[in-house]
Amino acid sequence: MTNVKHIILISGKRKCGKDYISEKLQKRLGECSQIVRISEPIKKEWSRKDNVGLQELLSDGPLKEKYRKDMIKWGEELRQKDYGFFCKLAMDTGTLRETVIVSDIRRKSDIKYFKECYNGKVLIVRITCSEETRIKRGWIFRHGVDDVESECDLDDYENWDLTVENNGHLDGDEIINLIISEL
Ligand SMILES: Nc1ncnc2c1ncn2[C@@H]1O[C@H](COP(=O)(O)OP(=O)(O)OP(=O)(O)O)[C@@H](O)[C@H]1O
Repeated sequence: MTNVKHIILISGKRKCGKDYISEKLQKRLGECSQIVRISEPIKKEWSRKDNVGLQELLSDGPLKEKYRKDMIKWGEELRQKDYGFFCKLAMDTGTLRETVIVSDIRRKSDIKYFKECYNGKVLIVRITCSEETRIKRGWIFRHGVDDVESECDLDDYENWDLTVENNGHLDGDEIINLIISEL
């Protein structure tokens, strides 16, 4: 934990480009940075439980969508007992690098956890995007996914350090410049 200088929390609606921006940012920052996904321990556990390939769940493919609803429900049960449960597990990767990009912040409680643990080091970024663009990127509204806490809890959050639009107006590199200038 002591190595960490910055924790960049990335949030946004499905298919707004959280993964895309996080990966570009990590490449730009290089070896002193890493991506952490809160959903990864959930998917690891799920793949063990249900005998699904982990890569299928981690990638942007159809199986991720097939299992998303059930994974949300199951994760919710564990989270009710300990709001930081998955944040803690996700960060438990051995020695952490100087900059950690958490690419899938979905709840106020995720932000609370990181602010409590990494006071003063946290940059909270909201990626915005029109529905039209999200649809072009493959988003289809799903009950039980798009209208539940995991997708909507941060809709009314107001304390973003930075809000950037990923609609094609700015190219990915310009978005990365904006994020880096906030560090
Ligand atoms: N600025 C961009 N330029 C080109 N393609 C983009 C851009 N942003 C996102 N994409 C593409 O849109 C698709 C969805 O993006 P991505 O997977 O990063 O979204 P996400 O917010 O992580 O979605 P989810 O919440 O479903 O995990 C991907 O195929 C990605 O490559």
